[in-house]
Amino acid sequence: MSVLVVHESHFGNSRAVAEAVGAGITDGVGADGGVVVVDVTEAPDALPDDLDLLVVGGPTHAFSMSRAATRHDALSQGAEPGHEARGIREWLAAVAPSGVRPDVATFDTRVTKVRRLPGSAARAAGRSVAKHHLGTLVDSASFFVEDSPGPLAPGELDRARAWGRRLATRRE
Ligand SMILES: Cc1cc2nc3c(=O)[nH]c(=O)nc-3n(C[C@H](O)[C@H](O)[C@H](O)COP(=O)(O)O)c2cc1C
Repeated sequence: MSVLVVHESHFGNSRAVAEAVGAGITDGVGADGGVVVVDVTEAPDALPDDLDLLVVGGPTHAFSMSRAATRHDALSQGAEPGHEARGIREWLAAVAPSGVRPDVATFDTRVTKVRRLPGSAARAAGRSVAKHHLGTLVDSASFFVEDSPGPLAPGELDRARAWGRRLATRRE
């Protein structure tokens, strides 16, 4: 099973979730299932033709996926430099689809305190997947941070790993 996990992260939380999801997928498919986890700034310009599952995730910024302006806001709030150029919004809009339509799952991180607010980068990413014909959306999930820079709320990495395992085994 060929799997690509693409993450955007400014404070490291979505990256940690992506790595846990990747580990969960490996739990599900076994160590020989090619699971690649990559930062969106280094993600491929075209989806591989043998791709079975694409997972895309990043932080919720201003109720949706990040934009250049919100990424600069993150930087001014102490985020790691080097992640301003491209977010998952821009990557999803630009990446070339593959010949086969992979399953696609999207995730986001967002703040526990405002979890009742409607905005979710995962849902926005799901809409972008459909708009750009990148594959079949099979699931979206949110994982929670305690505050903007983190940390992740207790248990979220375990939940992310379990979600990855479910994604890998859902077609069995
Ligand atoms: C500019 C900016 C806007 C944000 N807007 C929201 C928001 O609308 N809803 C929310 O729950 N969290 C919001 N957050 C908090 C982010 O979701 C949080 O920083 C992110 O989940 C951390 O993940 P990361 O370490 O992968 O960047 C915002 C953060 C920044 C920097």
